[in-house]
Amino acid sequence: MELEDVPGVGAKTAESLRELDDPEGALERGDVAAVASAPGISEGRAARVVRGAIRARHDDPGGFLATDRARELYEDALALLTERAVTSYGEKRLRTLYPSRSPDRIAEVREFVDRARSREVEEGVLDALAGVEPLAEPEGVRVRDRCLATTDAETYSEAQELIPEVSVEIVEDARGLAELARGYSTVVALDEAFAGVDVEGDVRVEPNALEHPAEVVPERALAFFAENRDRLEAAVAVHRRSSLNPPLDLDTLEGALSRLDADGSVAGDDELDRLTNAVDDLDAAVSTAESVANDRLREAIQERDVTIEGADLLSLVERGAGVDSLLSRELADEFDAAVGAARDHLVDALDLTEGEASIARQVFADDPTFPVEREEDAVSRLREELAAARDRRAARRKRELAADLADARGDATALVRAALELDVELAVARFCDDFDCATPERAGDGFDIEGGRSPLLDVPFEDVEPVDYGADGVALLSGVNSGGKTSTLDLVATVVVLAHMGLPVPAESARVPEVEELHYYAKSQGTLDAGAFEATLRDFGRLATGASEATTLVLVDELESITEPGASAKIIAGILEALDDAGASGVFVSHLAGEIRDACGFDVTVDGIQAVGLEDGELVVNRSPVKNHLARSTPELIVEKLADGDEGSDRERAFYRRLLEKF
Ligand SMILES: Nc1ncnc2c1ncn2[C@@H]1O[C@H](COP(=O)(O)OP(=O)(O)OP(=O)(O)O)[C@@H](O)[C@H]1O
Repeated sequence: MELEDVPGVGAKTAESLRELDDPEGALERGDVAAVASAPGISEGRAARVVRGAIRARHDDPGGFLATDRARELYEDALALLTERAVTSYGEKRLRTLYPSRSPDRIAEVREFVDRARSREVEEGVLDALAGVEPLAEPEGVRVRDRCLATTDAETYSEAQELIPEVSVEIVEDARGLAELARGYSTVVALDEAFAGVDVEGDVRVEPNALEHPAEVVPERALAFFAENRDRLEAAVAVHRRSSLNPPLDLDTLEGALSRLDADGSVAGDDELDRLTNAVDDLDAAVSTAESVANDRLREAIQERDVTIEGADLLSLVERGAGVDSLLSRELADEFDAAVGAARDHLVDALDLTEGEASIARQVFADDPTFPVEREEDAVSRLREELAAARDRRAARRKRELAADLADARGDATALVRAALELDVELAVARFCDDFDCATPERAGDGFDIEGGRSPLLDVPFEDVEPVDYGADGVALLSGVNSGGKTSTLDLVATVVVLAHMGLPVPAESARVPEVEELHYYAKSQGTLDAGAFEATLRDFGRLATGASEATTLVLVDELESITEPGASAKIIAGILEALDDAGASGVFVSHLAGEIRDACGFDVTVDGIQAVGLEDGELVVNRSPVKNHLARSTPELIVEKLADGDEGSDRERAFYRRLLEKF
């Protein structure tokens, strides 16, 4: 599929999407997070683009949510799903669920839901999910001790593109290589022609290097895994606590990750640690060794009485000999012992091997001096030797670890994706459990809901009273104030929207019609001005005359409030007649149900939410509408209560009875 073929993707968006590694794959997977990482594409837009791609795949023209209130309700239902996701990826991915006209799409989501609800997870999986995020590409990996060299301009650009982590240099000849080798620890020559050249330094002729970038820059794989270590460890934990089948061996991945430091260097290698510490501690250890020797020597000198014959002293002074000669003559053994102790200290403190120890011993010379001092040349030699061994070992371990990890990159990505998908599945599964959802049947013209409980009510879900309601064709819904008429419309709309999203619905059972458009009109806030009234009428004009030719479900809340009560009843009756003619289904909530029925040219069904009585001044309501029953209004109930009650005088009660007769 061409990107431009996706509904809502113009040339500019397509250009942004092409900046992604695999835009088609991201759309195919519904990976909103990846799409949103394209330049200039917000998360909301990414979700729309992905939904567009799904629609294109299922040949779904869209437009199910035909009114503002229908869209609002979808957003509210979606929020109940997204708030159950742990990861921000899961949240975004859930936004790709939308009410669709396409049976294929609905079947696809239903399959997903079945899978989601059958997942077995252990405790702690949600905690583990909290650490999972899509893998990130490490930025700015630069390797400065290596360079690539070529004589060829084309190879030069290719190398720059394939291995941006190292410098690429143009050279004329072997002399150029030799010059580079003085500035870099390793030079990788890319031209065959250099084979066999003899230049000093670490110059490797590797004409195939560009085919194996990971070998030239093991840092690339290491930086990727180091950057993503926490996410990968979290994804491993998610797999361990769920029935997900991991794409790689979890122990092996964890083992490799434990050998990696946060900065991409190799951790947990004793020999490398020994060499690193030896280089770092060298100066301090030499100083301590000097002190060890000098303390011993000082002590020995203090304890000794040196007797020297006059002739000897004279000869020493005449030769200009210093106290050193005296030391070697009189305290040779003590000096040897002191230097020996210094050498032993150095070897022990730095934990040196036999070979290293032989250089370390040269740090303290055999010739007696006081105070004993280090031989700087020997210290430098030891430092160079240790540092070179450290670097060799680090490079080798890096290459080995990178080789292990580079091949695991694809599987590691799949591991994280699977964990993120599990988050999406678990959010849906928990939504279904939290709201006791059942899979709806999609059949017939009307709808029928048993034990439906709206999760969008302003009361805690456990306090929501179950509602049974069904309607075929168009029906009027009457009822007392605050009886639950609007809530019933919300319930019907929620069930219909969720069912068309492919999701289970919050009811014991439900049958919904296969509709192409949901037109839900919320109660308007007060009487509309002439212009707004006209616009609303036009809406209904289009709807009632079937301009869209789609199968529709129409839910309307107190349309009478758009204009004066007298005119309203007539207008609503006319609209109902036209919808009935067009074979549409719908429910109109109204306080004027009786008047509308009287004005209607056909036998419109009137259902009613009944008050079963008044308790402490509060209405007690049966939330399930009674079929074919015009509910009595709240004022009527109150007048009846006053007429039947024993408060007030007989004349007052007679007055209430008179009022009651008016109903
Ligand atoms: N099924 C239910 N279970 C529990 N409480 C409910 C239920 N339905 C409605 N309610 C409560 O009743 C309140 C009023 O409901 P709603 O607004 O739907 O009534 P209404 O009949 O449309 O009122 P009005 O005639 O004033 O427009 C809700 O805010 C909710 O608190």
